[in-house]
Amino acid sequence: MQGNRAVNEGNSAASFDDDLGCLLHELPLPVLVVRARQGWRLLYANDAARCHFGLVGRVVEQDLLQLVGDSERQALEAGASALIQADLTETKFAYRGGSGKPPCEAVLRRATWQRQPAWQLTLIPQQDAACPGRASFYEQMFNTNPAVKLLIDPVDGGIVDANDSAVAFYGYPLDVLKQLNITDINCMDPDEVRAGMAKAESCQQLFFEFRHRLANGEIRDVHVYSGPVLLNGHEYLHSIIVDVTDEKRYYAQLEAYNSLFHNLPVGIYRHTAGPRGHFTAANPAMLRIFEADSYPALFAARVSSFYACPKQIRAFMADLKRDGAVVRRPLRLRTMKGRLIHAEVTAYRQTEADGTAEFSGIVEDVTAQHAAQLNQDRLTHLLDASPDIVAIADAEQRVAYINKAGRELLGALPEALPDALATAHPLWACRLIQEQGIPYALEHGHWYAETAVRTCDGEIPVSQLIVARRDENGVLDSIATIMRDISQAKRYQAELEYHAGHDPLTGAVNRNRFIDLLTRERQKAHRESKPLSLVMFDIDRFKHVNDSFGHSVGDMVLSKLVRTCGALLREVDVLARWGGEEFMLLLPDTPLAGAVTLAERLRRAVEKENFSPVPGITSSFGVAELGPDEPESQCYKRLDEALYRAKDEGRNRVCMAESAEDVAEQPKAR
Ligand SMILES: Nc1nc2c(ncn2[C@@H]2O[C@H](COP(=O)(O)OP(=O)(O)OP(=O)(O)O)[C@@H](O)[C@H]2O)c(=O)[nH]1
Repeated sequence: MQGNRAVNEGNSAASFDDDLGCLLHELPLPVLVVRARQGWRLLYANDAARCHFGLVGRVVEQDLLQLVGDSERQALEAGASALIQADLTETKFAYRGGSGKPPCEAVLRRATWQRQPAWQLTLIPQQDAACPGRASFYEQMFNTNPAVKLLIDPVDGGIVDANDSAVAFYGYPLDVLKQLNITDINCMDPDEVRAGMAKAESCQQLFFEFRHRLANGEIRDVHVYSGPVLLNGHEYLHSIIVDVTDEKRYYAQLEAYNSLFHNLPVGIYRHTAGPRGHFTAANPAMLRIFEADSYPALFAARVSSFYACPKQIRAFMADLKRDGAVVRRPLRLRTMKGRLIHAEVTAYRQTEADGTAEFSGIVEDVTAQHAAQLNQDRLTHLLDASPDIVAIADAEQRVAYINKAGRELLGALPEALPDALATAHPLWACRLIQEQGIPYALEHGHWYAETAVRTCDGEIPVSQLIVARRDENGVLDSIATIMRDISQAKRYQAELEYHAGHDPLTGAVNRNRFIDLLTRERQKAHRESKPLSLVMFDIDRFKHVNDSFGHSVGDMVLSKLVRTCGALLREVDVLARWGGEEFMLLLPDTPLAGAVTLAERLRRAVEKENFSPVPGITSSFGVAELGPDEPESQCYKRLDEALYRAKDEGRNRVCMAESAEDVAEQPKAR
């Protein structure tokens, strides 16, 4: 290839084809290319021609006719006019060669040079055929050349000769190779091969890309430089074959890498070192990330101008001091439009042979991820500050997130939601969530109910919201839950309910609640055909207690009475303060006799109780069984009358009320 350069220097380097030059440069015959019909202005001269015509330096546009003697000029002009007038593609004429040069046969051919019509002039010394020196020179060059060379008969494509490099390359012995036709080793259609040979012979095309088959069957990509040579009076095609298989593979790979880098969404760069360091290579993603209008704009800017903080660049460069050390850092960068971005930069430093340092790396714009992460951090911060338990499970019901309150209350949960539910909730709540909550939320979006969670201190009631989220395709994406500890609210509610239904002094049920409970119990008794009895009682001469010991002692007596009586009652019995020092007992599933027995037991208990400082506290009782259809007001009246009787008969006693039937039968007072 160095030879090509020598040829190019004397011609138009930009327009001269390296491959053609390689071939023509080797020709021992002077070859010239001149502009057709334009006064023999030179376009090209090979080394042999330069030598023949004494050309030095740049030859393009020199007038050939000025360089030759009269007789040669006349010969050339005659040849040209023969070519033009007879409209030939080629003409041959005698050419003297000038002083000290052998007479030649000149071959003037129509040719194309850089897509323009041109004439190619080849001088063949006349004594060449008879000159064994020239032939042996050519042969020597053919055989000793390390390039793979074939000599081909342009008429039938037979391989006439091959040099040692060709024998080694194709893998056939020379004699076998010489038996072959060029179409035997060229993978292309034989007609196309022959058409190529014709073009090479007429110098229309001298460079070809072929695929050649070797003796071992392997197929190699080759570049073929082929052109006519005259040897011992015969014209042959002289072909130089260059194996470019590996090069092609390398370029294909390089192209693949290039397109990979070109299309990567991350920026890839190379930049020089130092305070004036600037980018020297970048892929399109770099332009996008740094909002640069063009490569020149990006390359013109100093690398340091892209760093938002000078301290960061110093620290980063210090980290990159060691050659080969790959450093990845999150950096705050500034685009060419002044926008601040978050980036992850991975870089390394390389020291060139001349000692200069360069940096290469990858820039990932993570601004969007950073913003998303920030949002997530803020959300996590908020959720962690919440006293509510917040947990999220993915579509596979694996717990993906649980906030601080949840972690503290429940400890580390197992990964799978069903297992986590079983751990977090008591069995009943777990069933409720699995059987109702999740299916309902999947169908309707969300489900809300009161459930409970298990803690080390036991079960706490929670209000629970379950939200099912679906993705854009309607497929379940996640299940989230928020649980709020409602134990406090529950306590308040219970307290409220208690106060609404109980007497604050004694803790006995109040009159309103009693009436409610009586209604409920009556229905139950009716349904189950069970008896229901009521007992009305009060403290004897309680006014005297108040008067003698004061109101607070009176209150104490009332409270103690409730405690004393309450202790003797069943769970289902209801003790109510009916008003003042009057009380009422509701005794489910109790006939009149049972109620009387209980009342008697209570009377004795009160009598025995120590109400210090008040001595001798007693109580009187009226007992009645509620008739199945008896109005409650009538039963109260019966009780009142029975109690009155007990008082009347001397107090500290139990009196049965008149039966409901008897009362019903009495004629109504007018
Ligand atoms: N200390 C106190 N006294 C109450 C309360 N409610 C009612 N009393 C008093 O209870 C007394 C009831 O008196 P009376 O109805 O005359 O009945 P008594 O003195 O018990 O006489 P008998 O029932 O006939 O034995 C009144 O003096 C009321 O002021 C209360 O909550 N606390």
